[in-house]
Amino acid sequence: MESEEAPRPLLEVRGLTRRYGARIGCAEVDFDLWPGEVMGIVGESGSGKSTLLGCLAGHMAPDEGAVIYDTRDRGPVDTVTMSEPERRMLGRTDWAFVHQNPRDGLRMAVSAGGNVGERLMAVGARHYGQIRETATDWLGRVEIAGDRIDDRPSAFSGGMQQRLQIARNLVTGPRLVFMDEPTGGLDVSVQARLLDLLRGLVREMGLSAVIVTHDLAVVRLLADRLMVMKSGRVVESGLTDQVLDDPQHAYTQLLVSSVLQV
Ligand SMILES: Nc1ncnc2c1ncn2[C@@H]1O[C@H](COP(=O)(O)OP(=O)(O)OP(=O)(O)O)[C@@H](O)[C@H]1O
Repeated sequence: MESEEAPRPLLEVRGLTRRYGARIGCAEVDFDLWPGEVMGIVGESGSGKSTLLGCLAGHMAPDEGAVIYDTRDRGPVDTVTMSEPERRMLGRTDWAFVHQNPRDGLRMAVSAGGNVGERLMAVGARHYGQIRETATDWLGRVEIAGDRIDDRPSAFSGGMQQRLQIARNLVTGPRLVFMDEPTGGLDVSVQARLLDLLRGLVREMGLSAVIVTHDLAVVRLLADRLMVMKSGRVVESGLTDQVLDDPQHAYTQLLVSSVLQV
């Protein structure tokens, strides 16, 4: 008898649609995300990337569709219809969300160590010494010197703030990370370093991720698969290298030839 369960996607997205009045935010989006896989979502401004990410992460209710997540304890559950407390709990434990602007993902009046430690406490850690030790370890993993642990994020550069936001998000060992333009607004050299760091962490931790970006260099480096959005719909999807090297849809061809890149 076969005792092992068949592998199944971590996330199954079906017919996801969100309108703003008569305007389409995103429409009929379908995809599976497998454990350890990174999905990139690209498209020009207004193509529906943020709307889709918001619906996936439970920040926004879709009008139609399902976002089925393979929970640790109950197996696949539609997060669209789950209760708000349940969704919040997922957001604190199994899921993480990295905002484009670190200010949206950090508590600016709390020390760097506090920003990381607070997340551990939210999932039940109580031992002060251990929390500080783990926080120090995580600051090191995102290349922030241990002697900055008591500094507030407002004293950090943009790149450091973003790395701190990543540490705060990953310290609890999530399985799925949503990222909204994680390198947006940073200098090119800072972006490269951050991308390297993210790639290392994603691989090391075997993370699954959904990354929204308009920067094709970001998906080239981080994403296994790619979805290209236009006017709220997915117009092309596939393995990242395949889509970027041999785009089939005219819109993707424009994107790749950088005509549409912002
Ligand atoms: N709060 C809102 N009210 C009305 N329409 C909205 C709202 N938010 C987004 N839209 C519309 O939904 C569509 C998709 O927008 P969305 O912000 O998801 O795109 P995007 O690809 O993330 O763009 P950007 O890269 O500029 O953030 C656009 O037509 C936009 O005008």
